[in-house]
Amino acid sequence: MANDDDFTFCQVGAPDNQDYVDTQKIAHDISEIRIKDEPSNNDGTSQSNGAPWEGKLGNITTSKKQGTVGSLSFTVIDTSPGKQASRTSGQVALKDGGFSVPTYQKEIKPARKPVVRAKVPYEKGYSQMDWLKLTRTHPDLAGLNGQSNRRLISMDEVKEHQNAEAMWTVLKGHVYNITPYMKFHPGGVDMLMKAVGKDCTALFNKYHAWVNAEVLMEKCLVGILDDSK
Ligand code: HEM
Repeated sequence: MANDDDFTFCQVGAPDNQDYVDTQKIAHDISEIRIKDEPSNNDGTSQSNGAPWEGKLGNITTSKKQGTVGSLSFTVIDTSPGKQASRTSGQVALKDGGFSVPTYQKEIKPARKPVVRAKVPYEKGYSQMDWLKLTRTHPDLAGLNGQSNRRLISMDEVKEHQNAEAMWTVLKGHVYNITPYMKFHPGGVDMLMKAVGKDCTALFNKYHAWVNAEVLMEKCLVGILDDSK
């Protein structure tokens, strides 16, 4: 085979030379472990008076704190951007030889006032299932009388339809006749009456942005809002 030469062999195991150190033997010789952070200079010598990054780096202020736990010593370098003295002071603390991680005060935003849910019990024969049945069986829920429901409708025309036979509303650029839906509305007739003769998109979204009105009200569509006027 032409690729027989592609194999690479390597030696696995301890190298047989003077640099090899018996780790078992070393473990016995250790009496103390000391973690020390002593950053070294470029020339490899250790620096005793502060880390090279201590002080100011652009707009990042750094500070160094040291402590010990038992025989361990450690260094904490705080490089939080735009650090202010009041924010960090006293927050890195050593207690009983222990060490607490800096805790920053959380900004507590005021919670948004929840919208109170006000579903009303439906009358017999006016459940959402009953509405679905009606939309499938009624020949002209929108009251189109043969007109297209793609017609452009002005806001003035919407305002004219505020009577018992036809109550129109605008929702997301679509004009609906909501008269047949009144008693089926889970939020109640009174609530839906607020939508009559106007654009109810904001109110709709306030109470239930998740409701799929396009499907629910499909058969009540009378036209598209002409917002050019
Ligand atoms: C064509 C327009 C609308 C449709 C198709 C519609 C449809 C619905 C539906 C399906 C629910 C039940 C939601 C659920 O169970 O999660 C509902 C509930 C409700 N709707 Fe509407 N709605 C319309 C307009 C409005 C408007 C304009 C208002 C306010 C003025 C309103 C106020 C409510 C309220 C308060 C509830 C009860 C919310 C709740 O569950 O706590 N709705 N509506």
